[in-house]
Amino acid sequence: MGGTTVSTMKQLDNLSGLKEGAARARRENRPVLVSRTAGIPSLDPLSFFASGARWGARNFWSDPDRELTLVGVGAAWRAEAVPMEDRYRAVEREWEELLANAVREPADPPRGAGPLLLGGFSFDPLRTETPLWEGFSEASFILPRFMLSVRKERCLLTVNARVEPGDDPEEMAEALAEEEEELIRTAATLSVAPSPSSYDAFEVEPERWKESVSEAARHIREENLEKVVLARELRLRSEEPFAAAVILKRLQQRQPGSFLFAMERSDACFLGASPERLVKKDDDRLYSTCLAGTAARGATPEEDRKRGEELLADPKNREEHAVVVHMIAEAFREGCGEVRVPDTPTLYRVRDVQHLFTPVEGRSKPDTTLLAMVRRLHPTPAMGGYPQQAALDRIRETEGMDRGWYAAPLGWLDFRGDGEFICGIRSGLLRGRTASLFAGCGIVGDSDPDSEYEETRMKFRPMLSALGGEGR
Ligand SMILES: C=C(O[C@H]1C=CC=C(C(=O)O)[C@@H]1O)C(=O)O
Repeated sequence: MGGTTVSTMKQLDNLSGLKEGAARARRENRPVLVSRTAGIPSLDPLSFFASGARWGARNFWSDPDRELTLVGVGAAWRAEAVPMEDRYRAVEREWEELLANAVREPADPPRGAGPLLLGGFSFDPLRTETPLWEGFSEASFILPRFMLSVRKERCLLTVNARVEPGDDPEEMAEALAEEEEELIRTAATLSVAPSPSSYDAFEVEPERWKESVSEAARHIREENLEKVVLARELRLRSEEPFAAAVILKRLQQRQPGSFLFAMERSDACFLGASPERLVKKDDDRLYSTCLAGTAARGATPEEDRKRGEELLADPKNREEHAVVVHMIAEAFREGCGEVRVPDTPTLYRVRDVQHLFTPVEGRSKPDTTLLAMVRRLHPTPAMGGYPQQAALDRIRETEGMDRGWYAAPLGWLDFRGDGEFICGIRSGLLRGRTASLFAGCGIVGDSDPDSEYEETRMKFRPMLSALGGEGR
């Protein structure tokens, strides 16, 4: 089939919804979202991500079982934070307004397809901002112009357009059809192949970080603070610009069992492989994960099992973990009618570390929204500490780093109100030839700065390896 014919067919596919949207926009004198979802032949999500570079504003999401992968390219609409407002409610309100008069084709697309926002919130809107995180605001969500959803091997493409009063639907259909065709043609021929790369790594003030751990432990012993999570940064410089698609490919190969994410804002991309779900909503079911308390993997199955058993029996790690379970269970009891929390943790193993793990489940009350749960939960004591406010104050005072979106809620929200948010850990920020990686750990009263430092070194490994270095 020739290019012109394909493009004409796609144009016709888009046209009826756009015509209806344009008529509605004129009638109501306000913009209307038109969203069309259709099945497409199988495509590699990473090739789609790579070929979307021309449109920018790319977002990538994949769950730990790779059951659902979402790749957004370009922006049909953005919801950004409004200073001083409740940022969770602000995003929700803007999203509700846009959806109120939207045209959806089909009206009921499958889960993970149709109009859907991808993005995140910063860790702490009251932090001292630095240029490092330029482009990553306190809340930034994107409704992609093109979104590929891969669910159980089936590929769907959602095309979103915002139609303003006075827009010409035929012109829009033509432009969208041409872009769609180019995007899919490029994605079908492009394959993302990791080539070896190298970089120089600089520890950012390691001795000062260890002092801040001692100081935090002293505060915990003397004050009304149980636990605080302190993080540090590792800065990398490479000869070549870091390529997000290649790094995602390595993470995909090397980090099964973790969520994969990448969020591109202007010329930077924040990405990683996080094992930690903050909250997922599927109809009235809510799920969260308590993941805190860490040990290294063993070199042999025997050693691995021994380290896991020691972790399960270790009072310091059990205490760190119990604080997280307590807080998440409380937040669930506020937002849910029914809550299930196992009494004892099990182990969650990823390539470089093993964690104490307790899943939490609930049935949401009718008015509990996904973002209301994100607001209740963030930051959990696994990302911030406990009590929450005292821990945030300590982080602001002693950490000496701009966390930006590190350890923050990142995820997606669809038109039904379903979606999933994770904690943005095991992650790094790429900007041209530089990358900043982040890792933190829970500090309690008897924490030892040298062993906490070692723990952050283990937590850097997944990203260091994906960027082409250690453990290739
Ligand atoms: C804050 C991080 O990890 C958290 C998640 C799991 C285990 C943790 C711990 O054992 O300290 C941390 O709370 C990080 O990886 O940067």
